[in-house]
Amino acid sequence: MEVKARAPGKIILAGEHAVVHGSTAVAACIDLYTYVSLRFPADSDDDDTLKLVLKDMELNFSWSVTRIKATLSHLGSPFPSTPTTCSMEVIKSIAVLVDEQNIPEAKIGLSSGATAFLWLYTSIIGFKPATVVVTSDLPLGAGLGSSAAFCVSLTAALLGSLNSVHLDKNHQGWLTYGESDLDLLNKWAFEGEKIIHGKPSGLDNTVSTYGNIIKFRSGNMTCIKSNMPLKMLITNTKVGRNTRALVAGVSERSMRHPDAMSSVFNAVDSISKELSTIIESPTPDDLSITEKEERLEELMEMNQGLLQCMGVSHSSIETVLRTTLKFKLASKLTGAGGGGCALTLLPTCILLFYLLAMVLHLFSLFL
Ligand SMILES: Nc1ncnc2c1ncn2[C@@H]1O[C@H](COP(=O)(O)OP(=O)(O)OP(=O)(O)O)[C@@H](O)[C@H]1O
Ligand SMILES: C[C@@](O)(CCO)CC(=O)[O-]
Ligand SMILES: [Mg+2]
Repeated sequence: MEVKARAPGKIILAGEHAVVHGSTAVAACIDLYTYVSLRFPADSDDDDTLKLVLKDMELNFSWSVTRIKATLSHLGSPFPSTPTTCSMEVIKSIAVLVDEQNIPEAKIGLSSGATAFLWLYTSIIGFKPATVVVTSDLPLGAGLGSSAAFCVSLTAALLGSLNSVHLDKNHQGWLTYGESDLDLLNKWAFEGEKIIHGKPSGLDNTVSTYGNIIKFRSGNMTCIKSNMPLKMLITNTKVGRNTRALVAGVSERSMRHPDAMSSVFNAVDSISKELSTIIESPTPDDLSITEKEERLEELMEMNQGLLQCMGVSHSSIETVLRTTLKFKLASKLTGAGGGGCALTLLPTCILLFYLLAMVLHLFSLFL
Protein backbone atom coordinates (compact mmCIF):
# COMPACT_ATOMS: atom_id res chain seq x y z
CA MET A 1 0.00 0.00 0.00
CA GLU A 2 1.21 3.52 -0.80
CA VAL A 3 -0.14 6.76 0.73
CA LYS A 4 0.89 10.14 -0.66
CA ALA A 5 0.38 13.49 1.07
CA ARG A 6 1.49 17.08 0.59
CA ALA A 7 1.46 20.25 2.72
CA PRO A 8 2.27 23.86 1.80
CA GLY A 9 4.89 26.32 3.02
CA LYS A 10 3.93 29.81 4.20
CA ILE A 11 4.78 33.48 4.36
CA ILE A 12 4.27 35.58 7.49
CA LEU A 13 2.78 38.98 6.65
CA ALA A 14 3.20 40.25 10.22
CA GLY A 15 4.01 39.01 13.70
CA GLU A 16 6.85 36.46 13.50
CA HIS A 17 8.76 36.01 16.78
CA ALA A 18 6.32 38.24 18.69
CA VAL A 19 3.75 35.44 18.17
CA VAL A 20 5.95 33.14 20.29
CA HIS A 21 5.45 35.69 23.10
CA GLY A 22 1.65 35.93 22.78
CA SER A 23 1.20 38.57 20.05
CA THR A 24 -1.07 38.22 17.01
CA ALA A 25 0.46 37.14 13.68
CA VAL A 26 -0.92 36.93 10.15
CA ALA A 27 0.29 34.21 7.78
CA ALA A 28 -0.69 32.81 4.38
CA CYS A 29 0.11 29.48 2.77
CA ILE A 30 1.99 29.52 -0.56
CA ASP A 31 1.89 27.31 -3.60
CA LEU A 32 5.12 25.44 -2.75
CA TYR A 33 4.75 22.04 -1.12
CA THR A 34 6.52 19.23 0.69
CA TYR A 35 5.47 15.79 -0.54
CA VAL A 36 5.60 12.51 1.39
CA SER A 37 5.12 9.01 0.01
CA LEU A 38 4.64 6.22 2.57
CA ARG A 39 4.85 2.61 1.39
CA PHE A 40 4.46 -0.53 3.53
CA PRO A 41 6.05 -3.75 2.25
CA ALA A 42 3.79 -6.68 1.35
CA ASP A 43 3.18 -9.10 4.26
CA SER A 44 5.12 -11.77 2.37
CA ASP A 45 8.33 -9.64 2.44
CA ASP A 46 10.54 -10.36 5.41
CA ASP A 47 11.87 -6.79 5.34
CA ASP A 48 12.64 -5.47 8.84
CA THR A 49 13.72 -1.94 7.91
CA LEU A 50 12.26 1.52 8.27
CA LYS A 51 13.70 3.73 5.53
CA LEU A 52 13.57 7.51 5.26
CA VAL A 53 14.67 8.84 1.87
CA LEU A 54 15.25 12.61 1.68
CA LYS A 55 15.41 12.71 -2.09
CA ASP A 56 16.40 16.34 -2.74
CA MET A 57 19.04 16.13 -0.02
CA GLU A 58 20.43 12.85 -1.40
CA LEU A 59 20.28 11.41 2.08
CA ASN A 60 18.99 7.92 2.97
CA PHE A 61 18.34 6.66 6.48
CA SER A 62 17.71 3.02 7.29
CA TRP A 63 16.92 1.54 10.71
CA SER A 64 16.19 -2.02 11.75
CA VAL A 65 12.67 -2.04 13.25
CA THR A 66 13.88 -4.52 15.90
CA ARG A 67 16.55 -1.99 16.90
CA ILE A 68 14.01 0.89 17.08
CA LYS A 69 11.69 -1.31 19.15
CA ALA A 70 14.48 -2.21 21.56
CA THR A 71 15.10 1.52 22.11
CA LEU A 72 11.52 2.82 22.25
CA SER A 73 9.14 -0.04 23.13
CA HIS A 74 8.69 1.27 26.72
CA LEU A 75 6.60 4.11 25.22
CA GLY A 76 3.67 1.80 24.48
CA SER A 77 3.36 3.01 20.87
CA PRO A 78 1.33 3.45 18.81
CA PHE A 79 -1.05 6.09 20.21
CA PRO A 80 -2.24 7.89 17.02
CA SER A 81 -5.18 9.72 18.58
CA THR A 82 -3.18 11.15 21.50
CA PRO A 83 -0.64 13.75 20.32
CA THR A 84 2.14 13.59 22.90
CA THR A 85 5.25 15.68 23.50
CA CYS A 86 8.52 13.83 23.04
CA SER A 87 10.34 14.01 26.40
CA MET A 88 14.00 15.07 26.61
CA GLU A 89 14.88 11.53 27.64
CA VAL A 90 13.23 10.04 24.52
CA ILE A 91 14.81 12.72 22.29
CA LYS A 92 18.19 11.53 23.62
CA SER A 93 17.34 7.89 22.81
CA ILE A 94 16.19 8.84 19.30
CA ALA A 95 19.34 10.96 18.84
CA VAL A 96 21.40 7.77 19.30
CA LEU A 97 19.45 6.11 16.45
CA VAL A 98 19.98 9.20 14.27
CA ASP A 99 23.70 9.54 15.13
CA GLU A 100 24.29 5.92 14.05
CA GLN A 101 23.35 7.01 10.52
CA ASN A 102 26.54 9.10 10.22
CA ILE A 103 24.98 12.16 8.56
CA PRO A 104 27.68 14.13 6.69
CA GLU A 105 28.67 17.34 8.52
CA ALA A 106 27.31 19.55 5.72
CA LYS A 107 23.83 18.03 6.20
CA ILE A 108 23.82 17.78 9.99
CA GLY A 109 20.86 20.24 10.21
CA LEU A 110 18.67 17.41 8.92
CA SER A 111 19.18 15.40 12.10
CA SER A 112 16.36 17.32 13.83
CA GLY A 113 14.06 16.45 10.90
CA ALA A 114 15.06 12.77 11.21
CA THR A 115 14.42 12.88 14.98
CA ALA A 116 10.95 14.39 14.43
CA PHE A 117 10.33 11.68 11.80
CA LEU A 118 11.15 8.83 14.20
CA TRP A 119 8.96 10.33 16.93
CA LEU A 120 5.94 10.87 14.65
CA TYR A 121 6.34 7.53 12.87
CA THR A 122 6.68 5.35 15.97
CA SER A 123 3.97 7.25 17.88
CA ILE A 124 1.41 7.02 15.06
CA ILE A 125 2.31 3.74 13.31
CA GLY A 126 4.34 1.87 15.93
CA PHE A 127 7.12 -0.55 15.00
CA LYS A 128 6.43 -1.52 11.40
CA PRO A 129 8.73 -1.59 8.38
CA ALA A 130 8.07 1.01 5.67
CA THR A 131 9.74 3.29 3.16
CA VAL A 132 9.05 7.01 3.44
CA VAL A 133 10.21 9.26 0.58
CA VAL A 134 10.24 13.06 1.04
CA THR A 135 10.63 15.72 -1.65
CA SER A 136 10.05 19.45 -1.37
CA ASP A 137 9.62 22.59 -3.48
CA LEU A 138 10.64 24.61 -0.42
CA PRO A 139 14.14 25.84 0.44
CA LEU A 140 15.09 24.44 3.85
CA GLY A 141 15.82 26.88 6.67
CA ALA A 142 14.87 29.96 4.63
CA GLY A 143 11.76 31.21 6.46
CA LEU A 144 9.12 29.60 4.24
CA GLY A 145 8.03 27.02 6.81
CA SER A 146 9.86 23.96 5.48
CA SER A 147 9.93 22.36 8.94
CA ALA A 148 6.16 22.74 9.38
CA ALA A 149 5.38 21.53 5.84
CA PHE A 150 7.58 18.49 6.56
CA CYS A 151 5.78 17.70 9.84
CA VAL A 152 2.29 18.29 8.39
CA SER A 153 2.80 16.27 5.18
CA LEU A 154 4.47 13.42 7.08
CA THR A 155 1.70 13.32 9.71
CA ALA A 156 -0.96 13.50 6.98
CA ALA A 157 0.53 10.42 5.29
CA LEU A 158 0.91 8.53 8.60
CA LEU A 159 -2.63 9.22 9.87
CA GLY A 160 -4.01 8.73 6.35
CA SER A 161 -2.54 5.21 6.23
CA LEU A 162 -4.62 4.20 9.27
CA ASN A 163 -7.92 4.56 7.39
CA SER A 164 -9.46 6.27 10.41
CA VAL A 165 -9.54 9.79 8.95
CA HIS A 166 -12.37 11.25 6.88
CA LEU A 167 -11.19 12.41 3.49
CA ASP A 168 -13.31 15.13 1.91
CA LYS A 169 -13.58 16.99 -1.35
CA ASN A 170 -11.01 17.04 -4.05
CA HIS A 171 -8.53 19.96 -4.09
CA GLN A 172 -6.29 20.13 -7.19
CA GLY A 173 -6.53 16.33 -7.45
CA TRP A 174 -5.76 15.76 -3.74
CA LEU A 175 -8.29 14.65 -1.12
CA THR A 176 -8.50 16.93 1.92
CA TYR A 177 -8.86 16.02 5.60
CA GLY A 178 -12.23 16.66 7.29
CA GLU A 179 -12.37 19.45 9.94
CA SER A 180 -12.11 17.18 13.01
CA ASP A 181 -9.15 15.23 11.61
CA LEU A 182 -7.36 18.47 10.70
CA ASP A 183 -7.22 19.27 14.41
CA LEU A 184 -5.52 15.93 15.20
CA LEU A 185 -3.14 16.38 12.26
CA ASN A 186 -2.23 19.89 13.41
CA LYS A 187 -1.58 18.76 16.99
CA TRP A 188 0.78 15.98 15.91
CA ALA A 189 2.59 18.30 13.47
CA PHE A 190 3.05 20.76 16.35
CA GLU A 191 4.76 18.00 18.35
CA GLY A 192 7.13 17.47 15.40
CA GLU A 193 7.80 21.23 15.19
CA LYS A 194 8.66 21.24 18.91
CA ILE A 195 11.46 18.75 18.21
CA ILE A 196 12.82 20.86 15.33
CA HIS A 197 12.25 24.37 16.78
CA GLY A 198 12.36 24.03 20.55
CA LYS A 199 9.62 26.58 21.26
CA PRO A 200 7.30 27.02 18.27
CA SER A 201 4.17 29.17 18.52
CA GLY A 202 2.20 26.72 16.35
CA LEU A 203 1.64 29.37 13.65
CA ASP A 204 3.57 27.58 10.88
CA ASN A 205 2.02 24.13 11.34
CA THR A 206 -1.46 25.68 11.67
CA VAL A 207 -1.29 27.63 8.40
CA SER A 208 0.26 24.61 6.65
CA THR A 209 -2.57 22.38 7.98
CA TYR A 210 -5.53 24.70 7.35
CA GLY A 211 -4.22 26.69 4.35
CA ASN A 212 -5.51 30.13 3.25
CA ILE A 213 -4.68 33.25 5.27
CA ILE A 214 -4.94 33.04 9.04
CA LYS A 215 -4.75 35.33 12.04
CA PHE A 216 -3.14 33.46 14.94
CA ARG A 217 -2.66 34.23 18.62
CA SER A 218 -1.78 31.96 21.56
CA GLY A 219 -2.78 28.76 19.76
CA ASN A 220 -6.06 30.15 18.39
CA MET A 221 -6.58 30.82 14.71
CA THR A 222 -9.18 32.67 12.66
CA CYS A 223 -9.43 32.33 8.89
CA ILE A 224 -9.13 35.64 7.07
CA LYS A 225 -11.01 36.32 3.88
CA SER A 226 -8.99 38.73 1.82
CA ASN A 227 -10.95 41.45 0.04
CA MET A 228 -8.05 42.82 -1.96
CA PRO A 229 -5.43 41.51 -4.37
CA LEU A 230 -2.29 40.73 -2.38
CA LYS A 231 0.81 40.08 -4.47
CA MET A 232 4.13 39.47 -2.74
CA LEU A 233 7.58 38.98 -4.21
CA ILE A 234 9.68 36.52 -2.21
CA THR A 235 13.45 37.03 -2.35
CA ASN A 236 15.66 34.27 -0.97
CA THR A 237 18.92 35.82 0.25
CA LYS A 238 20.30 32.27 0.46
CA VAL A 239 21.86 33.12 3.80
CA GLY A 240 21.32 30.00 5.90
CA ARG A 241 20.00 30.21 9.45
CA ASN A 242 18.28 28.15 12.06
CA THR A 243 14.87 29.00 13.49
CA ARG A 244 15.58 27.31 16.84
CA ALA A 245 18.63 29.56 17.49
CA LEU A 246 16.84 32.76 16.40
CA VAL A 247 13.77 32.06 18.56
CA ALA A 248 16.06 31.34 21.54
CA GLY A 249 17.95 34.61 20.87
CA VAL A 250 14.74 36.68 21.04
CA SER A 251 13.71 34.96 24.30
CA GLU A 252 17.11 35.75 25.83
CA ARG A 253 16.85 39.40 24.75
CA SER A 254 13.38 39.56 26.24
CA MET A 255 14.67 38.18 29.56
CA ARG A 256 17.39 40.85 29.60
CA HIS A 257 14.97 43.71 28.74
CA PRO A 258 11.48 42.55 29.76
CA ASP A 259 9.75 45.97 29.72
CA ALA A 260 11.21 47.18 26.44
CA MET A 261 10.59 43.86 24.69
CA SER A 262 7.05 43.65 26.00
CA SER A 263 6.37 47.05 24.37
CA VAL A 264 7.89 45.75 21.12
CA PHE A 265 5.64 42.66 21.21
CA ASN A 266 2.58 44.83 21.96
CA ALA A 267 3.38 47.08 19.00
CA VAL A 268 3.63 44.01 16.73
CA ASP A 269 0.27 42.80 18.05
CA SER A 270 -1.35 46.11 16.98
CA ILE A 271 0.36 45.94 13.57
CA SER A 272 -0.94 42.42 12.89
CA LYS A 273 -4.48 43.34 13.96
CA GLU A 274 -4.52 46.47 11.79
CA LEU A 275 -3.06 44.55 8.85
CA SER A 276 -5.74 41.86 9.05
CA THR A 277 -8.50 44.49 9.31
CA ILE A 278 -7.24 46.19 6.14
CA ILE A 279 -7.03 42.91 4.22
CA GLU A 280 -10.54 41.91 5.28
CA SER A 281 -12.34 45.22 4.86
CA PRO A 282 -14.56 45.40 1.76
CA THR A 283 -13.31 47.37 -1.25
CA PRO A 284 -14.38 49.94 -2.26
CA ASP A 285 -14.90 50.93 1.35
CA ASP A 286 -13.66 54.14 2.88
CA LEU A 287 -10.24 53.23 1.43
CA SER A 288 -9.31 52.57 -2.21
CA ILE A 289 -7.04 49.62 -3.12
CA THR A 290 -4.11 52.01 -3.52
CA GLU A 291 -4.69 53.54 -0.09
CA LYS A 292 -4.95 50.07 1.43
CA GLU A 293 -1.68 49.04 -0.22
CA GLU A 294 0.04 52.18 1.09
CA ARG A 295 -1.11 51.35 4.63
CA LEU A 296 0.06 47.74 4.31
CA GLU A 297 3.46 48.95 3.09
CA GLU A 298 3.74 51.23 6.09
CA LEU A 299 2.79 48.41 8.47
CA MET A 300 5.34 46.09 6.86
CA GLU A 301 8.04 48.74 7.30
CA MET A 302 7.07 49.20 10.95
CA ASN A 303 7.08 45.44 11.57
CA GLN A 304 10.53 45.16 9.97
CA GLY A 305 11.82 47.92 12.27
CA LEU A 306 10.54 46.00 15.29
CA LEU A 307 12.10 42.75 14.03
CA GLN A 308 15.37 44.68 13.89
CA CYS A 309 14.78 45.64 17.56
CA MET A 310 14.40 41.93 18.33
CA GLY A 311 17.83 41.30 16.74
CA VAL A 312 16.66 38.99 13.93
CA SER A 313 17.37 41.07 10.83
CA HIS A 314 20.54 40.51 8.79
CA SER A 315 22.72 42.52 6.40
CA SER A 316 21.35 40.45 3.48
CA ILE A 317 17.79 41.40 4.47
CA GLU A 318 18.85 45.06 4.78
CA THR A 319 20.22 44.81 1.22
CA VAL A 320 16.80 43.65 -0.03
CA LEU A 321 15.12 46.52 1.87
CA ARG A 322 17.48 49.12 0.38
CA THR A 323 17.14 47.69 -3.13
CA THR A 324 13.35 47.56 -3.14
CA LEU A 325 13.14 51.00 -1.53
CA LYS A 326 15.00 52.40 -4.56
CA PHE A 327 11.94 51.21 -6.50
CA LYS A 328 9.67 52.78 -3.85
CA LEU A 329 8.52 49.38 -2.58
CA ALA A 330 8.36 48.15 1.02
CA SER A 331 9.81 44.85 2.27
CA LYS A 332 10.19 42.89 5.48
CA LEU A 333 11.81 39.62 6.44
CA THR A 334 9.50 36.63 6.68
CA GLY A 335 9.81 33.66 9.05
CA ALA A 336 12.58 33.56 11.60
CA GLY A 337 14.92 36.03 9.82
CA GLY A 338 18.71 36.08 10.32
CA GLY A 339 18.94 35.76 6.50
CA GLY A 340 16.43 33.57 4.68
CA CYS A 341 13.61 35.20 2.70
CA ALA A 342 12.18 38.72 2.46
CA LEU A 343 8.73 39.79 1.25
CA THR A 344 8.05 42.79 -0.97
CA LEU A 345 4.51 44.01 -1.50
CA LEU A 346 3.81 44.44 -5.21
CA PRO A 347 1.10 47.09 -5.67
CA THR A 348 -1.58 46.43 -8.29
CA CYS A 349 -0.51 49.46 -10.34
CA ILE A 350 3.18 48.51 -10.58
CA LEU A 351 4.57 48.89 -14.09
CA LEU A 352 5.89 45.68 -15.62
CA PHE A 353 9.25 47.09 -16.76
CA TYR A 354 9.73 48.59 -13.29
CA LEU A 355 9.10 45.19 -11.67
CA LEU A 356 11.41 43.47 -14.14
CA ALA A 357 14.21 45.93 -13.48
CA MET A 358 13.89 45.35 -9.73
CA VAL A 359 13.77 41.55 -10.02
CA LEU A 360 16.88 41.58 -12.25
CA HIS A 361 18.65 43.77 -9.72
CA LEU A 362 17.76 41.37 -6.87
CA PHE A 363 18.82 38.40 -9.02
CA SER A 364 22.24 39.92 -9.58
CA LEU A 365 22.63 40.33 -5.81
CA PHE A 366 21.50 36.89 -4.62
CA LEU A 367 22.09 34.48 -7.50
N1 LIG B 1 11.95 18.13 3.47
C1 LIG B 1 12.55 17.97 4.65
N2 LIG B 1 13.14 16.79 4.97
C2 LIG B 1 13.73 16.62 6.16
N3 LIG B 1 13.84 17.56 7.12
C3 LIG B 1 13.29 18.74 6.85
C4 LIG B 1 12.62 19.01 5.60
N4 LIG B 1 12.18 20.27 5.64
C5 LIG B 1 12.58 20.79 6.82
N5 LIG B 1 13.23 19.88 7.56
C6 LIG B 1 13.83 20.06 8.89
O1 LIG B 1 13.55 21.39 9.30
C7 LIG B 1 14.78 22.16 9.44
C8 LIG B 1 14.56 23.57 8.93
O2 LIG B 1 13.60 24.17 9.79
P1 LIG B 1 13.68 25.67 10.25
O3 LIG B 1 12.51 25.85 11.12
O4 LIG B 1 15.02 26.00 10.80
O5 LIG B 1 13.50 26.50 8.89
P2 LIG B 1 12.17 26.76 8.05
O6 LIG B 1 11.06 25.99 8.63
O7 LIG B 1 12.50 26.53 6.63
O8 LIG B 1 11.94 28.33 8.25
P3 LIG B 1 10.90 29.08 9.26
O9 LIG B 1 10.78 28.23 10.48
O10 LIG B 1 11.56 30.39 9.56
O11 LIG B 1 9.66 29.23 8.48
C9 LIG B 1 15.80 21.38 8.60
O12 LIG B 1 17.11 21.62 9.07
C10 LIG B 1 15.35 19.94 8.83
O13 LIG B 1 15.82 19.42 10.05
C1 LIG C 1 9.92 32.85 14.26
C2 LIG C 1 8.55 32.20 14.28
O1 LIG C 1 7.63 33.16 14.82
C3 LIG C 1 8.06 31.89 12.88
C4 LIG C 1 8.97 31.02 12.07
O2 LIG C 1 8.39 30.82 10.80
C5 LIG C 1 8.60 30.98 15.16
C6 LIG C 1 7.23 30.46 15.54
O3 LIG C 1 6.24 31.18 15.45
O4 LIG C 1 7.20 29.30 15.97
MG1 LIG D 1 10.48 26.19 10.68
